[in-house]
Parts: sequence; C-alpha cells; structure tokens
Amino acid sequence: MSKKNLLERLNEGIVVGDGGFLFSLEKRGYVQAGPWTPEAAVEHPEAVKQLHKEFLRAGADVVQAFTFFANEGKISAGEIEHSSASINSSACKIAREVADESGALVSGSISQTTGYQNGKEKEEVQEEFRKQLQIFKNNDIDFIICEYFENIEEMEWAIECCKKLSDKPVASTMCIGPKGDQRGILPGECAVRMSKAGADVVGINCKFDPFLLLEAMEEMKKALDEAGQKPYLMAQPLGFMTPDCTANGYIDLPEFPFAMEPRICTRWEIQKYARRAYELGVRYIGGCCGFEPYHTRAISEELEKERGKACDASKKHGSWGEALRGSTLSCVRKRAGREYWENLIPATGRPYSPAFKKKSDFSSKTTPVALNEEMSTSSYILRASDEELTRLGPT
Ligand SMILES: N[C@@H](CCSCCCCC(=O)O)C(=O)O
Ligand SMILES: [Zn+2]
Repeated sequence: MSKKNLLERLNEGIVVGDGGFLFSLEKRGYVQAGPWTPEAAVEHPEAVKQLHKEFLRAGADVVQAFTFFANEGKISAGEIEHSSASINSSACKIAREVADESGALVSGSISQTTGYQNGKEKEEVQEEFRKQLQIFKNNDIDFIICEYFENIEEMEWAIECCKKLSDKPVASTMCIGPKGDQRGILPGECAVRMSKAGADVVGINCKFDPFLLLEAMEEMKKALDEAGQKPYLMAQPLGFMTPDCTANGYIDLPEFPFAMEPRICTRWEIQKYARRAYELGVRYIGGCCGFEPYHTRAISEELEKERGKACDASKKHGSWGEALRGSTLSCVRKRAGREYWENLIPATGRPYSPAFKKKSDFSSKTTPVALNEEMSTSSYILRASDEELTRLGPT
C-alpha cells in the first residue's frame, strides 16, 4: 500500500516535524556557526543519519533532508570543498535511507538566499532555487519546505519555483514574529500571500520562542480565515525562550549563538507549546534551532492521544516524569508526576542571570517586541509584566 503523502496525513490529523539540525550538529562539532552550512551531509553522513534516527525515535513523522542553506550562493561563499549539488544529493540520500526504515516522509528544504539580500534580480535568485529543487526531484523527495525567509517577496519567488518545477506539496515558513517581515509586512499578510502563491502549508519557523511564534501564528490564522484561504498551519519555533527579543528574534540577543543554554526550553514548556499549537489549529508541529530530540518527544507525548500512538523514545520516559517513582531517593520519587513539573519555575543556576536582557544590550535599535513599552524602558528588565506572565504561563 502506498505511503500517505503530507496532505493526506495533515487531513487526518497531526504531523510532527523534526528539530534543529544546524544547532544540534554545531554542538557536536560537525557544523560551523556563522556560515551555518550543511556540508556535514558529505563530510560526516553518519552524524547526520544518527540525528535523523534520534528525531524519528522521538516521534517525528518527517525526515527533513539536511539541505538548509545548501544553495550555491551560501556554499560558494564558504571555504567548503564540496559542491552545492553534492551536499544536496547526499543529504537527500541519507534522509531517504533513514525515512524508509520507518515510513516517515522526506522533505527537501530551500531557504532565503544571499543573492536576494544583495539585491539580485528575481530570475537570478530563482535560478538558485531551481538548482536545489532539481536535485530534490531527482531524489524523489516527498514534499518541499521553503523555510527561513525574512522577506515575503523572496518567499513568493521560491513558492513560484516549487509550483513550476514540482507537483509535490509545498510547505512555507517565514522566520518572522508578531512585527512581521524585514519590510514590516505583518504575519497575516505574509500568510495570505504564501497561500495565494500556492503553498499548501504555511507558517513560521525559527527566530522566536514557541509562545511568541504562536502569537504571530494567531495573526496568520485570523488573516487566512478573513481571506477565505485554507492552507494547513505549520509551526517550527526555537527550542529557546526569547520573550525579550527584538523584531529580529534570537539573532539580536547578545547570547546568540554561543550562550543560549540558559534559555533552553524545558520538555514541559514544549508540551505546553504543543497543546497551544494544536488548539490554535496548527497541524504540522515541529521545532527549529535549539530543538533536540527530547523536545520532539515532548510534542509526541503531549499529543499522544490525538495521534493515537506513542513514540519509541517514550519507552525510556514516563509521562510527566512518572518513571521517577522508580528512584531509590525519596525526594526524587516525590517529583514524579504532572503536578510537580507543570508548576516548577526552573532556576538558571547563575546568580547574575537576568530574566531579560537590558535594553542597551541589544545590537539593533528596535525595542524588544515581546514586552510592553514601560517594561522596555527600565534599565534592567527584571521581571515579566503581568501580561507576559499570563501569556507565558506559570512556568
Ligand atoms: N532546518 C534548519 C533550519 C535552520 S534555521 C536558521 C539558522 C541560521 C541562523 C543564522 O543565519 O545565523 C535546521 O534544522 O537547522
Ligand atoms: Zn532555526
């Protein structure tokens, strides 16, 4: 029996996405921060393969081939001995090999280009997309993701290429928050334009924490409903908390990229995100930078009933920490269960770690989007406003 495609699966329910490959592999020494290019698909295929397997074990329904930023502009700009074509081809083959072991879907991903950032014409920018898309076609990937676009115009160019070159489903996610794209085009208009350009699935990935991202997704849903557009909704947020970021998301935080650890989401925050995303009507629920396999497991566990299945990695993890009842330590046994973990506000362990960044810590001049004005004028933003606390929930 043939495998159900992306749209058939979304029509039936939830598709769990995988997580952040660049950040995960950078920590393991296979990706260089800065260029953030995926030559590891050729240099260390076993590392890429292992990470795919771990996300699948954690419940991912999709193997996103490691082709992000593998366009010619990015690859030729780096000191990389491998061609864009060889990286894309190797990434697709690794993804297919792993996916076929479990019936998961394989996606290829294209992303924004330096060409567009440098003002190149539409035809030149689209030629970069076409080269990657042709390799995806040669490898018969199951669907295409256009991800991490800061400008809706370039996203529309990318979707146009996908629709011309391929009959596969197209998912498109901008990397924007509540303030919209780099030209200030708001999330709602971006969503409608992605849908009208032909994307079957629209949403947001990266740059913002799960809760800020869902705020922007709410705007998308409202605008799509008003415009009578009915694409599926997709969310792949950061696995970091960034309520104090600017309109440019985590990139502007002084901690990016090598001191994000105090901001890592707990598995319980991800369960809260997965529930809110599902209740909002998002049906492709995954993660991006900072998302490790245990975060994906948290999505799987929160939505286990809705999905009608548990993930393999849950065999080593009792729901809401129930497995702690097996601890020899009575103080740990007491922490088994939802009541404890859902209400814990975790400390960072760093006495001087502020809850939020000082306004002067930001490289860009834009004030933090997540906080209301009176909060962002204080020298130290030591606590969230009441509205922030209710929005972020008790944890
Ligand atoms: N599918 C990709 C998405 C990466 S999101 C973008 C990270 C680049 C940050 C930068 O440009 O500095 C992944 O899993 O890593
Ligand atoms: Zn990302």
